[in-house]
Formats: sequence, C-alpha cells, structure tokens
Amino acid sequence: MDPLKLLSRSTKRSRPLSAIPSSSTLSNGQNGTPQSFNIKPKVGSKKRKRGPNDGSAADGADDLNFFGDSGSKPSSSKRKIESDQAKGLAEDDADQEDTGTLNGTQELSEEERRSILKKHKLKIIWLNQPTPATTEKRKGKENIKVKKIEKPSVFPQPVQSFGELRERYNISNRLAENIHEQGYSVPTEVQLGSLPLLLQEPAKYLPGELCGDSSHVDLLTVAPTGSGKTLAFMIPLVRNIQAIRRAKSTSTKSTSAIILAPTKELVGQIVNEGRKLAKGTGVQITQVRKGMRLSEADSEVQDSDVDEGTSGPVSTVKSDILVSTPGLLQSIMENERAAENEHLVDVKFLVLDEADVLLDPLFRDQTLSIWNGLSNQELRVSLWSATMGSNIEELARSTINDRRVNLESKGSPVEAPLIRLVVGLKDSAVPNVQHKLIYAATEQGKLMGLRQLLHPTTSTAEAGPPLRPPFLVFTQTIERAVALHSELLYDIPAEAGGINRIAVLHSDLSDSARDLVMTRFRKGEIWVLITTDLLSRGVDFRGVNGVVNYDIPTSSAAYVHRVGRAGRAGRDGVAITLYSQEDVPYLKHVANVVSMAEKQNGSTDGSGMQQWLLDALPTLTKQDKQKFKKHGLESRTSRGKEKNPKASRKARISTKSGFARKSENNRKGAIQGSQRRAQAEAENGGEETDFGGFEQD
Ligand SMILES: Nc1ncnc2c1ncn2[C@@H]1O[C@H](COP(=O)(O)OP(=O)(O)OP(=O)(O)O)[C@@H](O)[C@H]1O
Repeated sequence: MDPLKLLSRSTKRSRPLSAIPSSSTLSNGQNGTPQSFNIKPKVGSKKRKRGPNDGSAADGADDLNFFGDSGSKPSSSKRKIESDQAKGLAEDDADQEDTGTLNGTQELSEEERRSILKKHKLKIIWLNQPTPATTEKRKGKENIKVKKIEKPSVFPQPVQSFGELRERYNISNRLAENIHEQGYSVPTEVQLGSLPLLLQEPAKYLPGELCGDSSHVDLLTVAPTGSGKTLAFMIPLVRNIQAIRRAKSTSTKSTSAIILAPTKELVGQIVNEGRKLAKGTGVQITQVRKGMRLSEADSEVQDSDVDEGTSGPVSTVKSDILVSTPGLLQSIMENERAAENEHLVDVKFLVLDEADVLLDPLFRDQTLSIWNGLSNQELRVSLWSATMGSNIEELARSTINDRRVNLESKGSPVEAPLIRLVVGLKDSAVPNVQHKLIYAATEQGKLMGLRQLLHPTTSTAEAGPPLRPPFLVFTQTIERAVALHSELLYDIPAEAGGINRIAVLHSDLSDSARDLVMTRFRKGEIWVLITTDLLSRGVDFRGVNGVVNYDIPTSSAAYVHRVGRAGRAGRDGVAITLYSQEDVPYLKHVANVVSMAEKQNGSTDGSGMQQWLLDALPTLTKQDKQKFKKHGLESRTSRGKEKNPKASRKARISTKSGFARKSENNRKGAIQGSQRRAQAEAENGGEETDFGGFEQD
C-alpha cells in the first residue's frame, strides 16, 4: 500500500490530473500571455509578424530552459537576431509595428477604458480626493443615516502594448529597445494599469482642478506574485530619470530614486533587472553594500568599480538609483547624518517593493526612518506587493500626511494624488497555481510525503499533482531547513547528480555562500532548494515549477508569497502543503487562500477545497493568530525545545526512531572511542594509555 495514499485519504485532490490540459504541463507549462487572467491583448489592425525572434511567452523552445534569462527570452542565436531587430527599431519608427503596437495616440473613450480595465480585473481608486463625493445609507432598523465616503474610481487609458510607450509617453528609443530586447511584448495587468498612472501627469486622467500641481502620483499597488511589478516601477523610473537629467544643465550626477526591498537576494535581482532595462540610457543603478558612502562629492564610482564583496576600500556611490535593504541604507544614512543626507536631497522617487513587509514591525522603523529622512518636497512614493493589509495602507497614508505637515513648516510641499491600484482579488494567490493540501498525520509522515514527491516515478494520480524539479521547499526555521537538507541529501541518485542537486539556503550562511546557491539554482544545477521564508518574497526563479510547504506558513500573506514563487508571468505551477495533526489548528488561513484562488480560477466542479473541510477547521483568535505569525508552531522552535522537550522531539525532522538514533549514537561513540585509543596507543609506542591514573605527589 502506498503510504502517501493512506495519509492523503482524508483530502480530495484539488483537480483530477486528467483535467490538466496536456499542452500545459505543470512542470514547464507556459501560457500564451504573461497575464494572470488570460485575456487576449488588443493588438493593432496590422497583423503581428511572428518570427523565430518573437520572444513572446508562448515561445515553446524556451520550455527546455528552466532558468532562461527571461520568461520569454529566446535562445542566444535568437537573441542575436532579435537584438539586430531591436537596433533597427531605434532607427526606424515603422519597426514599432513589428512589436505589436497599437496606435498609441489613439484616445479611447471612458467607456472603452473602463471596459478594458474591468476585463483585466483592474480597480483604480483615488484615495485622497480633496472633496469626496458622499452617499447616504440607511443602517439597520434604527434608520440611522450613515455618510459613506465614495472613493472615486479612475480610468486612465491602459497600456495594451509596449509599443505604445514611445508614441504616447515619450520613452527614449533606447529604453524601448531594451524592453523589446528582453522579450517583453504584452504588458501584464499590473503594467497595463500602473504605467499610465506613473508615466503621465495626473491632470491627464483626474479632474485638473482637484488633483493639485504635482507631476506624479503616490501609488499603492496590490498585484499577484509574478505579475511583473518590477518592470512596472522600473520603466517609469528610468524614463523619469532620463527626463530629469535632460532638464538639468550640469552633468553632475545625484541620486534621484531609492528602491527598498526586504532581502539581499531581492535587492540583487532588482538591480539586475534594472540594469538590463537601463542599458545604454545613461541611468545608473547601484546595489548599496556594506562600507559604501553616499556623501563624498569628489569621487564617483561606476557600477563596475564596485567591489562585489562587502569588505574592501570604502567607496562613494553617486548613482541615479540606489537599491538597498532598509537596514543597510538606514545605517549608512545614520552614519552620515552630519551631512544632513544632503546627497539624498534630489531623491524624488521612493519605491517600496514588498511594501507590507517593509512596513511590518520587523523593518518598519528602518523604512520610515529612510522615508522621513528624504527631504525633497516633491518626493513621491510607490508601494508594491501581492498582499497589503488595511493597516499597512493606513500607515502609508498617515506617513504621507505627516510628511506633508512636517514639510509645510519648512516650505510648501507639493501635494499629490494618492492612487490605489488592485489587480484581481486583493491578497489572493496567483490564479494559475494548482494548490494541494496533503494530510501527513505526523512529522515522519511529512518526510515520507516529501520523499514521494521527490521521486516522480513512484508518484501516482492519487498521490497528487506531479511536482517536477526544480522546486522550492519551505520550512519554518533555519534549523529545520538544515535538518531536512541533511535528511534528503542522498535521496537523489548519484547518476542524476546526487548531493549536488539539493541545497539549503538561509540567512545564517555567508553572503558569498548565499550568492553561490542562488546562482546554481538559477542555472538549473540545483533541483531542490530547501529554504526558509527568506526566499518567499519577490525572488523570481523563472523555471520553478512548484513549491512545497514542508511546514505550514504562519499567515495567509506568507502562503500567498511562498506559492507565488511558482506560476510566474502566466505560467502554471503547483503548490503542495504537507500538514500534520499538529498543524490542523493553524491551517484555516491556508485553506481560505486556496479556496479563494480556486474560486478565482473558476474551479466550480467541486473538485477543489471542500466546504466541509473549511468549516471543520478551527478559527484562531486574533491573539493566537498574531502569536503564530510571530513565532510559528512552538514545538518547531528552540523556545519550544526548552519549554516542552517531548513535543519538540516529536517535531524533529528525522525518519529514525528515538531508539534507532540512540543505538546509532552509541555505535558512533564506540567507533570514535576506539579510534582515539588507537591513535593514543600509536603516539605512545603501543603502551596502554586509556587511563593513566592520577599523578602521585
Ligand atoms: N510583460 C511581460 N511579459 C513577459 N514576462 C514578463 C513581463 N513582465 C514581467 N515578466 C516576467 O515575469 C516574471 C515576474 O516578474 P516580477 O519578478 O517583476 O514579478 P513580481 O510581480 O514583482 O512578483 P513578486 O510579487 O513575487 O515579487 C519575471 O521573470 C519577468 O521577467
């Protein structure tokens, strides 16, 4: 009897395997569009020329390349032809039609704009309109009139093709080329909605008399994981900085934008993406590193000069865009406080990627300290995440407001509209991931379950959706990630690469070790990467087919982000959550997200998350929820080990029983003892030295 079959008996598979279209294999499936909601983009009347260099996400050849540079990036030979094409694009405007351009100057009526935005599930609201419209509502039986503030919807003209950007928003030829060269042709939903908000003056789409005199908006964006938010904030940054530099008569460079992200891995990735986009535009993007200085005006460091290591001589950075984790930048700003951060007075754009984490207690003080330390009166902020609680939105709004009040005493701050853009259902998992909850009863059951997933040849339809490498495995703590790694180290046969195919990544590793694992995973050398929530946010491994929650995530947002490492840019993915009896009281938040994703997905055949299971799962009190979010399951932490050693032993990751472990330890001890004795004997010319007795006076 298949043990997993037995263990998973109480849950139903979320979708029969036969229901998965054969053309979209879960391991490397790609949809024809990078959009999550699969609505065919409107293209111009001219038929798009599709050639081998098309570079669209539908390009099947890319399926073979798990970790290609772009979801839609062609092979190297293709790239060459495409880059030649792109050069032509710079020289000849007519080439734009080859990239599927809609006539960018064509104005759509409000009705048309509204309908396109609705079809793409985009909701855009003006949060701080000065004179909000109100409606009166009767509440309850008492007929109390309640004033409800109506936040007005906004309908900018959506960007339906990247070709529009040049005509309509005056982006440079070089930037247009770079977008094309990266293989991006169809904007994703978040790009479709945010680009018009960030690339034109608010008065173009808001009532001019109400929207103030700022040429940019503050923006809160909530869009699914893997939906292309990086490109959505990077294109406007590069365009705007080019415009600033054109307008400036001096050639002196100063920092115009700061991007904050919670982890070093994500910072590195943003810098890479940004540099590809800014190539040849003159816009310089730099990753802030330990030891860097921001304030010396006399030396200018080129990106290439910056030592990749963290040590070495102190370097001064004068870059257009700085990308950093909040802790690092804050400490540099603190150290240079004497200079009043003068070097940052020109910063006009602050981007918070994974904004809800950056404003969560863990990073809040550091992020706010940077935000408030930027003194430019025209500073505009944009916040991006796949999840954003109302408390985070409230905090962002009050910070913007407090800054305004603060700046009023020093001059007249430029007020700007605050816009909220939501793509799809707020705080929900990406719709193209197939979710599966597997009941594994015990800790040992989870290990067996994972082993079964590791060996797809033994997997059957009953065992769940196929999970093909490369995939990520998430654990609750570093200790558990390390333990799981050593358990599974020899599970991949030597002829398939053995221990080289499996790795662990966590924050206790050195920076260089972390970089190495990331590079090897991106290259496809590592197939199974065991990690903690360190990699749950923002990191884009284009070829990742699936995610395994070996330990359940500690909040619904954590689930959304973890599973969002798969199913990126419109591809399919699998998310498997193994849960034991101990997890059951904490499972509801995961089950709710799965159920919501299935509804969004249109799974109405009843094969998904069953209502009885949802109803049966206990709901945590607010306090317990917070405790769980902060500490996770106690028995899996070192705190729990001290408090309840028995429960902690049960939660240990190991296939061996306590008795087997004890015998093994005894055996190891005996072997070590005999080796020590033999060594000592050899050193003492064969004399017995096990115990030399006490020295006599
Ligand atoms: N218009 C597009 N066409 C095709 N691929 C795209 C497009 N825009 C972005 N991508 C690709 O989509 C992937 C995900 O992009 P990105 O990392 O920006 O997502 P994200 O929304 O920031 O995700 P997360 O919320 O997880 O941080 C990347 O591989 C990127 O190259």
